[in-house]
Amino acid sequence: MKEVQSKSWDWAAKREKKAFLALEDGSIYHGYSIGFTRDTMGEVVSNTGMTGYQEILSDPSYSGQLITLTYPEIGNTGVNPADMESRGIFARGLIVHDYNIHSNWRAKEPLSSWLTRSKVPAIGGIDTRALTIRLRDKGTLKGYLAVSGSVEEEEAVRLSRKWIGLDNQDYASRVTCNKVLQCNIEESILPSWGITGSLSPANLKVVAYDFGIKRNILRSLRLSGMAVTLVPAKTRASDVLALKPDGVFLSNGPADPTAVTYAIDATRELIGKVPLMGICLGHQILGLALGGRTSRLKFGHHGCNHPVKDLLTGRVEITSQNHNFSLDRDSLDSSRIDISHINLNDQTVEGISHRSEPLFSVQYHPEACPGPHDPFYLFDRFRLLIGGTKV
Ligand SMILES: NC(=O)CC[C@H](N)C(=O)O
Repeated sequence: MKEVQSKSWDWAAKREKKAFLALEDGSIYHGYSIGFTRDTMGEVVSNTGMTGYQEILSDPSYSGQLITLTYPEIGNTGVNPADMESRGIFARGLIVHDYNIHSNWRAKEPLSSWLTRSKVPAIGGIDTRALTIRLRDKGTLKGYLAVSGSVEEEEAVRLSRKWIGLDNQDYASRVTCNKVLQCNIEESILPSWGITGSLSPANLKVVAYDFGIKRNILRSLRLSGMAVTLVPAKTRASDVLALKPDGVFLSNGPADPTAVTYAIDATRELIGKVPLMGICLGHQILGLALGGRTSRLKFGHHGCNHPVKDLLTGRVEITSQNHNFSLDRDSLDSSRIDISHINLNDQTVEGISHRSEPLFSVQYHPEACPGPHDPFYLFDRFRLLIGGTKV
């Protein structure tokens, strides 16, 4: 039998590949480079999940961000094609405590070589818990990840302060697909996911707006009996309606929801004409189209254990989350819109539905990749809303 062991990144590399992270508040964290050798800047956010670094890095919603993981041992499961959430890495960079060589039967490549091949810088050897506490106390901060050895600390702090950041930025149009696509579930990867048996027939037609959609959302819609056509972020409402969908889905996506004005306008046009479901950025877009407002959370929600209450059923679910903006409760017209879900940590809005129109959305990720499967029922709720039957 092959020897199975997880090894820490070798000490010579740690000494030779010195790197640091500079934050806009002037703090510096020293470590070693474990990815591509090029400096980068981004908004530093902390994810508290214990698993899922590959899904996190390949989630397009993380565009423009440097992700730090509170779980301390990273790299142990390597990287594999089945766990990709999109076509590549979208995060700007990765910040970890201890980088490990993988030992896992599903691994096809080490995390470090994937990062390097994808031209994404990363740093190991960081006290990620201290960094997370700083972000919790000060709020999300911009950062400069210095791995090339060409920039002094003071200069890196200055550059991070100068970087434009993600407020008022439209990143959805940068990450969306460039043409209409029919989505076929990759049946070959289902066994790797523990899904066996044949798929239920897809007799309902959904058009999904791609603002940076995660593959497991596409898979979840299909597993719930919906055939999905993916359309680019700037597709006009009339072109969507011309496809005669049973329902329209608004996807997750990066950066500031107020900047995707074209999507808010299109959604406003679709309301009342076709049933709608939104997730994360899609939820924010729907809320904005209904006349609501969004604002920035202090440090966002990023992790797999956020408690949410479904106010319709009274049930509490543990959810996967990744967002920095949120719909303002007071901005929603309570004569038309119900708050369907709330976050039990900070009471923020986690879901909305409409009193008379067939639409609903959630701020969190029912497709949970990574994360718990408690909220998967929402895909069934969508199927029923667009005319499907119970399975
Ligand atoms: N995952 C998402 O769709 C994130 C939505 C939005 N970019 C936010 O940060 O709030």
